[in-house]
Amino acid sequence: MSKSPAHDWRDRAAELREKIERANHQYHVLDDPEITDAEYDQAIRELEALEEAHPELATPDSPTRRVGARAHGGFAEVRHVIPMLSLSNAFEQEGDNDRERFREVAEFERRIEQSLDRRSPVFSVEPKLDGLAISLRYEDGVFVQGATRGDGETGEDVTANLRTVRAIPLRLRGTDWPSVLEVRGEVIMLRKDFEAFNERARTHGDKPLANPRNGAAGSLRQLDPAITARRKLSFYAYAVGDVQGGELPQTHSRTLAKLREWGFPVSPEVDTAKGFDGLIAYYRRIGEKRDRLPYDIDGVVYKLDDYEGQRAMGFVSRAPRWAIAHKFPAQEQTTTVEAIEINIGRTGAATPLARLKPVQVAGVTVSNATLHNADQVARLDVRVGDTVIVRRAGDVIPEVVRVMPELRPPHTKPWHMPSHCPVCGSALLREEGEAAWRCSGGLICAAQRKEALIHFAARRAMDIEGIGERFVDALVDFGYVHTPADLYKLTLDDFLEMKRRADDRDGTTPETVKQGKVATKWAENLIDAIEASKHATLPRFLFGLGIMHIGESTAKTLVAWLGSLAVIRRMPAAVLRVLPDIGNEVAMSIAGFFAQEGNQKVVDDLLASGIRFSDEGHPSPKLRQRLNLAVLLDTAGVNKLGPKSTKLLAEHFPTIDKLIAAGPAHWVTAGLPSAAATNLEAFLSHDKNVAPLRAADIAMHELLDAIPKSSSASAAPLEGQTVVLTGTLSSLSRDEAKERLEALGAKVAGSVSKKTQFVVAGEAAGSKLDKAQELGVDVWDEAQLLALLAKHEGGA
Ligand SMILES: NC(=O)c1ccc[n+]([C@@H]2O[C@H](COP(=O)([O-])OP(=O)(O)OC[C@H]3O[C@@H](n4cnc5c(N)ncnc54)[C@H](O)[C@@H]3O)[C@@H](O)[C@H]2O)c1
Ligand SMILES: [Zn+2]
Repeated sequence: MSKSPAHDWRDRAAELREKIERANHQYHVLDDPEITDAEYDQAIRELEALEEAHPELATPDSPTRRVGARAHGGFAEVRHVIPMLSLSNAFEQEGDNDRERFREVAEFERRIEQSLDRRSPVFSVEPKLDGLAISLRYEDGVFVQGATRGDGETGEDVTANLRTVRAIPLRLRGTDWPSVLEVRGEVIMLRKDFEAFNERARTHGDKPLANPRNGAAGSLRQLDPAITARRKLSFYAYAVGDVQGGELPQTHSRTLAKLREWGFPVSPEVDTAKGFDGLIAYYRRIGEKRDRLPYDIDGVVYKLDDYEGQRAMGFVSRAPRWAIAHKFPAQEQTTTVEAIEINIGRTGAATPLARLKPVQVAGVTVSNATLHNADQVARLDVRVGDTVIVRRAGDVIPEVVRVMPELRPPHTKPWHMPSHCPVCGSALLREEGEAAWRCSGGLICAAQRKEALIHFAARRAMDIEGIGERFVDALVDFGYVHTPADLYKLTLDDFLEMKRRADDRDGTTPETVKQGKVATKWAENLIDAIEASKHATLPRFLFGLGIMHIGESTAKTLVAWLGSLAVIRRMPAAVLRVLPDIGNEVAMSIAGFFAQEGNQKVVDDLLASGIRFSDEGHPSPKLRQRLNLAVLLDTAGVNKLGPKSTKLLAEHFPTIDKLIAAGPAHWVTAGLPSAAATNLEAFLSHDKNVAPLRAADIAMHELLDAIPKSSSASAAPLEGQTVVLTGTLSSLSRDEAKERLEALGAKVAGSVSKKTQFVVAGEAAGSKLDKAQELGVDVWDEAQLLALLAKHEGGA
């Protein structure tokens, strides 16, 4: 209020100029804009309006009068023979009809009609590519120099970098080109190349590109052409500059056709249009296509087509009067972050998501944007309350591109990945070196239900044929199945009803059903397949549970060493990690899984449904050497208690209780350094430290007790025997026969030799049978094999 109005607008103009100058430098020189194009355009428009109202403000050096910015990126300078100008802009405004909504376009067209005294002139209409303007100079058909636009008068010599852009011809095709030809156009980065670049950057922890325009400009202005070559850039030509020693056609559109003949890519969207209505029709047509185009565009450009008319119209300070850029709604907008949540995908991947104050981006209301992963949130330092730039282009999910730190409110806190899944409450875990965090609640997490079922039924897991993606969708969507255990409760009627609803929903009800006939064979087959899966092997079952980090080979290791599900599910992580190839993380994942109440219930339900394993046995005697108090103390993380000390303690004190009962004086007598004894005593004085150690100790001793005392025949009745399978067996698959024989200790070989104990010959047995007879090896039929399996498996 103390300021006079005159002061107000002067201050405002100065403020705007400063803001625009800074934005120009960030954008044109550093290729790292801090504000959105929409905000920049808004500032320019406001300054233009002020300068129009107060002409004394409009100095020749005002940013409204100048093109781009003089860059100094360490390149040689190139003076443009003909200046490289900018374009005037037209934006959509409020209005009842097209002439009001697009009044800047209407004025543009009317001005040309009046100046040239011509009705409905013809325009070349083109997409406005969002990249970097460049000029390419050809002498005698050979590319000799390429430059950026710079401030319009002087650009940077980026010839070496441009040579690495495949779309730019190094030599012209045909013969009818002028001896000197300067072609202008836009270097761009296709969206797919931009996405691929960022995907890689995010997984490697590098800085991603803000948008394809910055990608193109930043890549082209690298001092090392090898870097430019690695970033995939594209190019489209849209104009000519200097021409000597030759003629061009009389219109712009025919010149573009010539450029195509000479080997330049010209956008396939380029067309011609007549009068205002033609321009607007093109604007709408490209607007509808915008999301599907392979590159970003920020509008369309209308250019009076004939060169004579162009010359007559001339130029204003920084742009031609015969052309205008008609801008689309911006692809980047500023808004604020109201919350940061995480979304759990079907496979359990946790993706941080910003809930935004709703904002229009490229014509669509955006209220969520992806933050990709925890590293990206940390890199951007996005916080609740922040003002951010969101970008939406094509059909990719809108993303947060950057934070505007100067607009950050006080008392914000950095964001951290929550420790538990918001859907099911299970722990979120992350593998070392991986960008993604995952929910560990595979079986009980509603977000992962479908994937869990598909995995459980998969060929390499429980092998339930016929449980495909479509059925799983319907089973889960209609609430028939929540966990794999529910599969075993389904009746024929459930399946028929489920299919009827799925067909209804998808509109795929077959004619026969409409006529009242119901096919049931498929459902009977499914029920049979589910029933058959009850005869399982333990590794397949463990793999099928979808425990994080448990692949087929880890599942086999668990069974080979621990023997039975009852043992495996009881073991704490400290014990599991003594098994080969099972590190801390995997051990925690397994123990964590079986400790979880929901998972316990699913496993109990599965067993209650009648699933049995043909290959359960005893814990391996080899565990004896590996299990002692030392391994438990090693994981406890007591300060100064190294492997030497823990080994020493384990030799003297077999259990935690004995260790505690002995006390520090005895530990030292046994040889423990007194500093370590002090630390251990302090550690063991906390109940929260002792309880898990004691539990692990008990589990470990139970496990040791369960190891058979003498490694008699029962452990592996077929140990040392080599068996060969040939032909088709009728009651079990060859894989199953192999697994069951191996579980009994046999080696199943692929070819017959003198060492082979016996060959099992099924239907249509081939050359292996001949070989067996030749060598005099025993030949068994399927019944004999089944009898053998029954005899030994029963005893295990
Ligand atoms: N975010 C920021 O901080 C910031 C700063 C400065 C400039 N900018 C952006 O740059 C714009 C101003 O830059 P400008 O002066 O280059 O204007 P402009 O980008 O709006 O228009 C001129 C440019 O359009 C390009 N173009 C694409 N297709 C074309 C075609 N078919 N025919 C002719 N030209 C075509 C050329 O590169 C040409 O130089 C602003 O509107 C803003 O969007 C943003
Ligand atoms: Zn979950």
